Amino acid sequence: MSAAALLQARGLQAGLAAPLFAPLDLALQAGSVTLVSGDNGVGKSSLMRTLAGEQAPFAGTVQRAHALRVCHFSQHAAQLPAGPFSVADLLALAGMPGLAHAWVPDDRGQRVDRLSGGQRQRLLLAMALATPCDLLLLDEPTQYLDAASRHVFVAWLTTASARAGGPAIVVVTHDAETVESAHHVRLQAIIDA
Ligand SMILES: Nc1ncnc2c1ncn2[C@@H]1O[C@H](COP(=O)(O)OP(=O)(O)OP(=O)(O)O)[C@@H](O)[C@H]1O
Repeated sequence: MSAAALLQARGLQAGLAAPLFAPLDLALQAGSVTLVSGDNGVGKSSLMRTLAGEQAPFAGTVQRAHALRVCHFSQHAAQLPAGPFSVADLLALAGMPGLAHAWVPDDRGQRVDRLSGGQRQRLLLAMALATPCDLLLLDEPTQYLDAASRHVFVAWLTTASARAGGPAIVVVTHDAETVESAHHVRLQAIIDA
């Protein structure tokens, strides 16, 4: 593994029955921001699951630094099971009862399953961004967010990309082209001969 890489992928292809995209090489350093794009169905979420270690690679290798702490905010994170959980319950369960963020609803007694899709996405995203980790995987974090909230997220990412020693961040999004220091990866679909 190259010096200081938290995760290194070589010839990586994700997929269950068949490879979804052309082989990919990645070396994710602390403090780096990588933006992943590609057509619908090309395998962006599958790549994120594979980087997280939740799905085995179809081909190639993924090497993670010892004891790497991974936080994976998946595309369907906002679809929580229905139940009488309040915002305060959820924060307590996540070990961050005092989380202070503009995206945490003022009324912490509200049921999470009664928040709007965007409110829930913002709450869960605020929690993900506050989770101590070495590799932060964010899969379409800006879906459901209004323009102002997308702007807040992109500003956060811009700051994160300029900060040395933070987590390696990988984001599937169409909203962050303005993050100049980010590394861009566009997944290329496998074309059947
Ligand atoms: N659990 C699963 N079982 C079988 N096939 C799956 C599963 N999850 C995803 N796939 C298939 O893998 C392919 C890639 O899906 P994936 O969600 O990774 O793509 P994506 O690039 O994230 O798509 P989108 O832009 O629509 O979110 C799709 O053809 C999908 O049907």
